[in-house]
Amino acid sequence: MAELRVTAVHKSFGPVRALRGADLTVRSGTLMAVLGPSGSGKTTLLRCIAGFEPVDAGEIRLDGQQIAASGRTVRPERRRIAVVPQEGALFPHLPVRGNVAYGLDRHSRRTGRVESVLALVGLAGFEDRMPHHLSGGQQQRVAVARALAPHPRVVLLDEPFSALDAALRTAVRQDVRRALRADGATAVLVTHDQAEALSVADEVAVMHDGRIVQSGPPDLVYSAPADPWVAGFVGEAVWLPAEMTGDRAHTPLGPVPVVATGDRPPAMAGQVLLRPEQIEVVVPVARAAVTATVVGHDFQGHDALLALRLADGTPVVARIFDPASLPHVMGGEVGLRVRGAARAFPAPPQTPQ
Ligand SMILES: Nc1ncnc2c1ncn2[C@@H]1O[C@H](COP(=O)(O)OP(=O)(O)OP(=O)(O)O)[C@@H](O)[C@H]1O
Repeated sequence: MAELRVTAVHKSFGPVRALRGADLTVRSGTLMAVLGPSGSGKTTLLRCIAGFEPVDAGEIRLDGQQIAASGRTVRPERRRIAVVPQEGALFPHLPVRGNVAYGLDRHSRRTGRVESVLALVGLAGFEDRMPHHLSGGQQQRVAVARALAPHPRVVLLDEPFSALDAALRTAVRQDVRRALRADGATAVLVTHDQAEALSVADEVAVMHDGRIVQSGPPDLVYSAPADPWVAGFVGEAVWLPAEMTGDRAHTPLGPVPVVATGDRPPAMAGQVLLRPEQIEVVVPVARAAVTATVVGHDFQGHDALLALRLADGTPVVARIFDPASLPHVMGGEVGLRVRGAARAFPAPPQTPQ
């Protein structure tokens, strides 16, 4: 398995600039999720790495060896990169064994590689099943086994779980992650689903308008987003206007400790970011310094988001983990307290009147 390095890659389709200087480093043996909204260039990046599209500028290297640059491209079949597409990847007329063994040399077939990769994805004993006798989740596991079988240098997965229903998706993606880890694979997973990216990947690269705007471990990207756009894309964001005194922000929720983001001095901040789970809802109201009115709620099963409005009109969202215990009736009053520290950002640009 190899280290993948994408440097300043540009790719246009006529007037559409799909990649505008994309940089990405995937360490050997790790799973990188490329997370971005529709049209941000994720699939184009994957296709350039696979060799299905030539790059206009920049370069791509695998373990130091250049595989793509302007005017130079190593053919896809010579890159030893495997691709797992969204769905429909299996040959319908071949049993599972034939699908997984496709492209393997005779030695690997004889030495049990098919059985071992099927075991890795939790499908030991499925060798003789036909694809149409498998569930959607099992078909995707076979597609991953087939990708791993010839020991590719990198595995690319393009929204591989998007066709699966919610309950199945969680189980399949955890199994696939385990299989990739157990096989020591270097892998890039493209997704627009932030929960998926944060839960499965070793590192997350956030893509916006053809560039990677931040990459790092999932917890860091969530807790220390590089800019307000990333903050809003990777999770629910609560923005509060703030005035700074040293490392404290004075906000409509009272004074809040602030941690600096990158090399930006907190004193420059005009707004701070909190996550909804940092807003503690306090009942009875008298025990909190700040009160708010409940104006809506979004029940999410294991927790709920409460939409709140402060007396001065500032909107706030709180995540509550025991929805049944709270009087989240519309129009009701609750108290609020802040847990932990906020992140400071410059004030948003004023829209002209
Ligand atoms: N072959 C092509 N010809 C013309 N334009 C293209 C082509 N492929 C991609 N594009 C354009 O490039 C931009 C990036 O597309 P891309 O599919 O890479 O984004 P994405 O992040 O994968 O989006 P999605 O999540 O919707 O698949 C879009 O504006 C898209 O319309």
